[in-house]
Amino acid sequence: MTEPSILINRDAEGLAHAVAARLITKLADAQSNGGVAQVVLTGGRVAAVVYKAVADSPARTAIDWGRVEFWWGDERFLPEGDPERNETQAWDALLSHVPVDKALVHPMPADSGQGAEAAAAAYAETLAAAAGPRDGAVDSESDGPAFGDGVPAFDVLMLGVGPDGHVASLFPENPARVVVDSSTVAVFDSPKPPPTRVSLTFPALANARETWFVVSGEDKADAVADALSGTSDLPAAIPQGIDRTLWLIDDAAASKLARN
Ligand SMILES: O=C1O[C@H](COP(=O)(O)O)[C@@H](O)[C@H](O)[C@H]1O
Repeated sequence: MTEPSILINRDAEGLAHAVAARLITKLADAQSNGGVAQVVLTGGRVAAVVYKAVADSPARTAIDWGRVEFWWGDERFLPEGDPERNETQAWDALLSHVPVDKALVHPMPADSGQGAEAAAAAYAETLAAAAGPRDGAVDSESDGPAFGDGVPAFDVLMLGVGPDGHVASLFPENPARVVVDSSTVAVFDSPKPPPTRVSLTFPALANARETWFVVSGEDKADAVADALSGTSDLPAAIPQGIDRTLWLIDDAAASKLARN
């Protein structure tokens, strides 16, 4: 696990373009051995701008989009096509603009009446089926509780952060945040609408080579400062990349960080 590095951009637009450029480079690098790049998408306002910036970038052609496998860190449990779903946002801003292999795009299940617990269990099965024999670093001795055959080794995990310090759909006071015996969890009574969600758990979020927190706006400044204080118990203080942990933030989100 890695200490966080903080990179600050002047504004949200600059941040989104910088993250887009970094993501394109990272995915191309991850494919350079001929393999499939594994990326975990997030939702939220700045994420949508990042995805659009990737889709609009001439450098997007550096990526073989048919060799990128897409996962989600969390999902708002709503019917298919609902504009509030993180999946819908990603399709609209990015996935429908690049030649992805749809078999490698794994949205969390939509609400079709099965219930969020069944949806979470189905996603855990999808993750486990895709995990190779050496994937699932969370099963190793040093990385925390095991939950079976694990999850793929993600090359990049992107996370937004809420003003309350939530990441994915793991909220500060919600019981879902303490689940460690599964890769996924159903979330009820989320303080942010919609109340029902599906999320990766912290052990699953620990299985990324690089973890990028992408955060914009003054309303996040307190959460950013707290999460990076070294003594925080906010959800945003927990995930760390195996090789690298980056906080990619704008001036407004950085405004309460100690200047040293
Ligand atoms: O509901 C969610 O919120 C967070 C943060 O979103 P933002 O609009 O405040 O940036 C996001 O990271 C998460 O994926 C999403 O489901």
